[in-house]
Amino acid sequence: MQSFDLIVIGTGSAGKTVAQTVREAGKTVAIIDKLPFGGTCSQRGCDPKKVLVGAAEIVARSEQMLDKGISAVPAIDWPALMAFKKTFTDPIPENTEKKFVDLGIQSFHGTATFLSANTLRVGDDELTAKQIVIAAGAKPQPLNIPGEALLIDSTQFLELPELPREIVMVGGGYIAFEFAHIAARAGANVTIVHRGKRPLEGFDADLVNLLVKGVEAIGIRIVLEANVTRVEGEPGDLTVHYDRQGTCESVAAGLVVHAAGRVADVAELALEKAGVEVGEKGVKVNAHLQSVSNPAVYACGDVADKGLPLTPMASYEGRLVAENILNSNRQTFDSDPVPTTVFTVPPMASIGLTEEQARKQGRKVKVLFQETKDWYSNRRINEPVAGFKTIVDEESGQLLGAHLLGAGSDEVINLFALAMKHQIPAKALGDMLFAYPTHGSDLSYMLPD
Ligand SMILES: Cc1cc2nc3c(=O)[nH]c(=O)nc-3n(C[C@H](O)[C@H](O)[C@H](O)COP(=O)(O)OP(=O)(O)OC[C@H]3O[C@@H](n4cnc5c(N)ncnc54)[C@H](O)[C@@H]3O)c2cc1C
Ligand SMILES: NC(=O)c1ccc[n+]([C@@H]2O[C@H](COP(=O)([O-])OP(=O)(O)OC[C@H]3O[C@@H](n4cnc5c(N)ncnc54)[C@H](O)[C@@H]3O)[C@@H](O)[C@H]2O)c1
Repeated sequence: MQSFDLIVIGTGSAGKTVAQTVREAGKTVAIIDKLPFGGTCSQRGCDPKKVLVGAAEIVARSEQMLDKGISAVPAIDWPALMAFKKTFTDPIPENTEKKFVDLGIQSFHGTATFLSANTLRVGDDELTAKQIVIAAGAKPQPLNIPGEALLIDSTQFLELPELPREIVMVGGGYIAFEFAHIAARAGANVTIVHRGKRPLEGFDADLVNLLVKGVEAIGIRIVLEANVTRVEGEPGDLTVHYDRQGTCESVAAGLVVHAAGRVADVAELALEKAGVEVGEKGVKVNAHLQSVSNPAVYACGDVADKGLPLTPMASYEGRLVAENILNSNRQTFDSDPVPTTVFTVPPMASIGLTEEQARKQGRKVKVLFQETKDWYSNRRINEPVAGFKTIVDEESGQLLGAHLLGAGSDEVINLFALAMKHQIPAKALGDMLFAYPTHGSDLSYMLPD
């Protein structure tokens, strides 16, 4: 049995933050991962995805400007793009592990399984520690439908050697919309089959409607209120069956992608042996991100039932857990509003309350909503869809939410995040002098006088 001050399960944004911070404070630390070190964001999520989005943006921008000074639309060379993507992802495991070695963190490769409240098995090794952090992330949620094994997940999509012509996305959230844009700009016909009344349910309904117009204009088909019931066929020649308001319909595809949500990756951890309670949304934690049922265990990132499953949140939670381990639970979870972007082309970004949420809370709000494709900054690039919505508290003048669609939204949303964190009144934000002409300089027109 090897003994440490701390064992961390998972080497992603959450796990590595905890391990490095606690080690730098002089504690003995072990870290475990069943996959190549580095986690989802850098190898199978945000970063490789955005490399592909970069190519899709070039195609989209050229199409928009065709006959407006641009004479041809470039084509995506998928294998070459994947090779470029690999220059980002391939070095991650070695670089991550080297950093651990340099810091004196002991690495273990394999699946961690609890044996008791503070012992674990990884392969032939048994490890024990005063504290254990579960930072095991999330995995695609099981669909429990016949033919489930015929679907590929987001990791496999990001590694496709070639892109089939007909693709179906099961689900209508972030992954479906981002991958649909990448695939469509690379020449595929894409259908999104989503069970809800509207896609991207967490986002502002008016902006989603605008985005959907743009999505459909580039030939992506969206089927709503459609519950996928079965997938059949052979790889490369598949049929997706779905139930749409009582009627059975189907669509053929060369590739079917799981984009139907992710759940905490806890199945292999044997949490019952450690007395760690887990609910539908992951490991149950208190405000210190400590297990509600085993004080030796903390959880952070996608695996924890707290905060949005996004990278900035995983890093924040990792820092918080490290602080609490080192300084006896002095920090409590108190996250600022987190900006988030769907990296469609153009992107849609959001922070804080939606109009619907603000009204449900009974707030007196001033809401500005406008389509902005005719604004100079969008007309200059012939952006086909763009808009914004801001929600300001009438009494305090503070921003409650901002929702943006169009080029630059993914960056401009960070200005709103800064204002909301530091409680800069909407009026003061609107009075700021921003460099012109930029998407940021549009901001003053997005806020009430
Ligand atoms: C396709 C995709 C695109 C995304 N794009 C964005 C984006 O643009 N922006 C954004 O903010 N977020 C994005 N996300 C979400 C983001 O990637 C996650 O929120 C973030 O990576 C979570 O970090 P984590 O440390 O909690 O988990 P992870 O990075 O998933 O790390 C968990 C690690 O634990 C390991 N593990 C699990 N169980 C065990 C076990 N029993 N034993 C040993 N090891 C184990 C796993 O192998 C994994 O490496 C995206 C996600 C996906 C899937
Ligand atoms: N840009 C980003 O920040 C980004 C990008 C990708 C993923 N992510 C993270 O990863 C998580 C998972 O992404 P996702 O797109 O898989 O999930 P999601 O939760 O965003 O969307 C999945 C959607 O699929 C629908 N669905 C579920 N089962 C279905 C079925 N059988 N048939 C049809 N529709 C079904 C759900 O109603 C849901 O709205 C996100 O919640 C997010 O936290 C973030």
